[in-house]
Amino acid sequence: MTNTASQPLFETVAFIGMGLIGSSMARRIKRDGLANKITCAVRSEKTRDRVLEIGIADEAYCDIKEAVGDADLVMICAPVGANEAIGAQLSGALKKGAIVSDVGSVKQSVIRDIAPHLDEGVHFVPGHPLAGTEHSGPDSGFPELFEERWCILTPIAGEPETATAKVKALWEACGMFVECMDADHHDRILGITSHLPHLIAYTIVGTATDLEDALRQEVIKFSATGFRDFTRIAASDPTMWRDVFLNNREAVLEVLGRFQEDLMALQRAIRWGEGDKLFDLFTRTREIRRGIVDAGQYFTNFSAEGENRQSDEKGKKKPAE
Ligand SMILES: NC(=O)C1=CN([C@@H]2O[C@H](COP(=O)(O)OP(=O)(O)OC[C@H]3O[C@@H](n4cnc5c(N)ncnc54)[C@H](O)[C@@H]3O)[C@@H](O)[C@H]2O)C=CC1
Ligand SMILES: O=C(O)C(=O)Cc1ccc(O)cc1
Repeated sequence: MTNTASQPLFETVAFIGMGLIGSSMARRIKRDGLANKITCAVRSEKTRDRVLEIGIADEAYCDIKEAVGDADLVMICAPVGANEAIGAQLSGALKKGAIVSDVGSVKQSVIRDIAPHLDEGVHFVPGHPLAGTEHSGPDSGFPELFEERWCILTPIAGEPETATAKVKALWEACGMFVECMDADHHDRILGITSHLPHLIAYTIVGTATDLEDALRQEVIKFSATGFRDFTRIAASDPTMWRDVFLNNREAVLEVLGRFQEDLMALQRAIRWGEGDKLFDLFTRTREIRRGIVDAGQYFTNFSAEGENRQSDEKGKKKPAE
């Protein structure tokens, strides 16, 4: 999918944070001419130099205020734990009519931490592209990352619809399907579909690596795809995921409680040899997987084994509603 707009969607886009997500967006914007100019705020000099060397930003600053002063759109692409400090820097720094958006994996805390700092006449449209990998940093990004995946926007009451429409148009030009919902609903859904699976992966890999040395070596040597898939997810950025769990505490604890109950029931079924219970559950879950795969292209960017790969351009239909 490429931008069909005859002109750029924004004059200047400023990124705060140029890691996997920020640099993927910047690459896409550059590739398809979605903005005339890209600026960014990046803390380390090495990364600023790198971003300019790759050519994904026209200007790179250490100071957030300098990076965003001329921007029509500011995209916050840092770990969600940094938002309070970033929000304070945005205060008084933006021009009237500018739009602020973000890509954070949690939405209620972003609204809590950013919105109070924004001046009158600056519009905030929180967002979350449901696309990523276990890699981080500016060299890990690629322009096709968002292709045929969902992006969720959580518009704030009272903000103009035109601001939401502009952010939506940008994500669509990046190849995404966009849907709007309330931030608390987003956080509950993602608590189940993304945050809990990551927590489970971190736990399983942690448990395996706590084994005594000889056993651990064997686990690594003979790891079949099940364990390998978990190690990919458990290689995800520690700062990002620490911040996700601390900022979506309630939804994660709620679903974790239910998960623990279900796990106990399975433990009991195994102990008491209740094969029917195991078989029934495994049959139901197999149906769910088949339903997801049949329903659409949610997995387009991923092989069945969960390894990330580029879109193969097959099957362009929209994922299941
Ligand atoms: N990694 C993934 O698969 C996905 C991540 N997200 C969200 O995107 C955001 C960024 O994640 P990634 O790009 O993966 O991370 P990353 O680690 O690749 O990049 C984060 C960037 O933010 C910068 N940063 C950190 N603290 C900062 C601060 N206090 N002020 C300014 N910049 C700061 C870092 O230097 C780095 O450039 C996170 O909020 C995450 O929840 C959303 C979808 C997928
Ligand atoms: O790499 C994976 O499997 C992911 O699940 C990527 C991902 C991580 C965090 C998000 O908020 C959205 C997507």
